[in-house]
Amino acid sequence: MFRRCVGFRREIKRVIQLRTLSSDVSYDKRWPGWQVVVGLEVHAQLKSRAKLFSNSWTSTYDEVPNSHVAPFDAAFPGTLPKLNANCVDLALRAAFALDSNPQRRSSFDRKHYFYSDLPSGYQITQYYAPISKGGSIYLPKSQRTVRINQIQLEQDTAKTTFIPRAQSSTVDLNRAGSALIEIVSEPDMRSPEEAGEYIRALQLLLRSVAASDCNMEEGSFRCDANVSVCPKEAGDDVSNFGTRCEIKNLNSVKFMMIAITAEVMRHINIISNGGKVSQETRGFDEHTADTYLLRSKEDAPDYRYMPDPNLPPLILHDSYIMSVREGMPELPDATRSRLLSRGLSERDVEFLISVDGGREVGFDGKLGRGGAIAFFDLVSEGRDAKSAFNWITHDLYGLLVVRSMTFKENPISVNQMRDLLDLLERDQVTAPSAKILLKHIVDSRSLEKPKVLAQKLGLMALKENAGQLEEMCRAAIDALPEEAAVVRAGNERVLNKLVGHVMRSSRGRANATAVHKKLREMLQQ
Ligand SMILES: Nc1ncnc2c1ncn2[C@@H]1O[C@H](COP(=O)(O)OP(=O)(O)OP(=O)(O)O)[C@@H](O)[C@H]1O
Ligand SMILES: [Mg+2]
Ligand SMILES: [Mg+2]
Repeated sequence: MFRRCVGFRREIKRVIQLRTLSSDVSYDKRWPGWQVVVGLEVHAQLKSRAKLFSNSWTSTYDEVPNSHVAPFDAAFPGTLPKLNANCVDLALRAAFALDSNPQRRSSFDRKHYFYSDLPSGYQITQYYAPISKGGSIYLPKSQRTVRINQIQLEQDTAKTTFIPRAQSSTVDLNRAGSALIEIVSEPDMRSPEEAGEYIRALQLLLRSVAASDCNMEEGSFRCDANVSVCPKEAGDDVSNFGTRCEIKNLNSVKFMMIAITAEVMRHINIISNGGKVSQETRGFDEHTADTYLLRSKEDAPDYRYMPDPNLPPLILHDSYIMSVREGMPELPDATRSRLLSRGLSERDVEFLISVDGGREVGFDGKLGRGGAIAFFDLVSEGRDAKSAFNWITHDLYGLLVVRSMTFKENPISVNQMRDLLDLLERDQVTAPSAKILLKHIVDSRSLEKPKVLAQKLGLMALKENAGQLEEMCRAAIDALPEEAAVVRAGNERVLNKLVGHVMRSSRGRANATAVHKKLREMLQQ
C-alpha cells in the first residue's frame, strides 16, 4: 500500500512538473478563461562578513552550530544594536541594480513574535519606512516588466531543527542577526514560468553587484509566492484580483513553479465548485507536489510593529547615495550587449553568464581567479573573441566540469591562457597539442608559462620548413607504399591516410595543412 502511494505521488509530481515546465503548452490550455496572478517576496542574505547589528562574523550553512554568535544575537540583556555600514552599502547596490529609489530617510521597527528561532522575541525590520522604494525588472522571455514595491533591510532568524525521535528542537544561532534584504514585487507575474524567470533575473542582478550569493539550496535566497486567480477579463486592475494565498519558504525555482501551479489548480477547483478562496499562509510538500494549510487569515499573528527605540532613523546623504551609484559594477544587460558587440552570439553570451550557475561574477586580481566572464574579458583583450571563447568554454571549462571544479577553482591564470592562445595564433603549437598543454596545467597546477611547458613536453609545432616534417612524411610514404602509389596515380583521397600517419607519429604536433602540402609536393615530384 505504502509503495503504491509513493509511486502515485511520484506520478502526480511528474505530471505537474511536465505541465509546469513544458514551454509549448500555452497557459490557456492549462487554465482556459482564468488569469493567474503572482507576487513574490524574496529574502536575500547580504554578502557582508559581519552581521547587521553585531560585530559577529556571518557563517556559511555548514559551520559548527553556535560558533558565530555575539551577545546581541543571543539577546543578552543590556546589549545594543549597531548598524553595519557595509550592509547599507550592499542594500543600496541591490536597490540600484533593481532600478529602485534609495530613501534619504528610513527607519527600523520591531516585529514581535514568539518562537525559539528569535531570542529577543522580535525581529528588527523596516516596516514603516523601507530603505528603498519602487523599481522594476524586465523579463525578456515573458516580455513583461515586473514592478518592485519596496526593499527593506532586516535581520535573519536563528535556525531550529526538530528532532522527532527526541521530540525536541535544537537551535543554531549562527544565522541569527545576519543581514537580509526583503524584495517585495507587485502582483505583476501571470504564470509560474514568469515567476521562474523573475527569480533567475533577480539572482543574476544581485550577484552581478555582489550584494548576495543568492544560493537557494544553501538558504541565502528564500522565496514566498503569493498566488491568486481571477477571470481572464479582470485585466490588470488590482481591485478585480482574487484572494491571494501565500506559499512560504520555497527553496528552489523548480519547486516554486510546481507549488504555484498546484496552488492555481486548487483555487480554480474551489471556485469552480462554487466555493470561495480564503486568504491563507500555506506550505509546500515536495513529495506530494501540493500545498498545505499553515494558518488562515484569522490565525494571522499580530506582530505589534513598533519603532525600535534603540536605533535612530537611517539618514543617507545625497553624496553618499551618489558615491554608491558611481561605484556600481556592470549590470547583466550591459554585460550582454558588450559581449555581443565583441562578436559572440547570444547563445555564447548566455553560456558565459550561466557558467557555474552564474554564481562567480567578480574577479580577484591578486589570486587571478574569478568568474568566467571576468576571465574571458581579460584573456580575450585585443584578440579574436570567438576563438578565446571556444578555448575557455569548450576546452578549459570542459576539463573543469569533468573534474567537478568550479570556474573559480580554475588553476590556469589569465597570463597562462593568453600565452597559450598566442602560441596557437603563431602556429607554435597545434590545437591538439594546446589541448594536451591545457590538461597538463589543470592536472599539475603548474605555474610555468605554456611555452616553456610545450618545450619541456616536446609539444612545439613542427614547422613547415623544418627538416623533421619532411622526415616524417618520408617515413609515412615508406610505411604505406601502396597508398603512396595510388596518390601518385592521381587519387587524392588516399592522401588522408598518409596525413593521418604523419599526425600520429608527430603526436599531433604537425600542422595538418602543412603536412598535406608537404606530402602532395613529395608525391607529385
Ligand atoms: N491578489 C494578489 N494575488 C497575488 N499576489 C498578490 C495579490 N495581492 C498582493 N500580492 C502580493 O503579495 C505580496 C504581499 O507582500 P507584503 O510583504 O506586502 O505583505 P504580507 O505578505 O502581508 O506580509 P509579510 O511580509 O509579513 O509576509 C506582494 O508581493 C504582492 O505583490
Ligand atoms: Mg513581506
Ligand atoms: Mg508575505
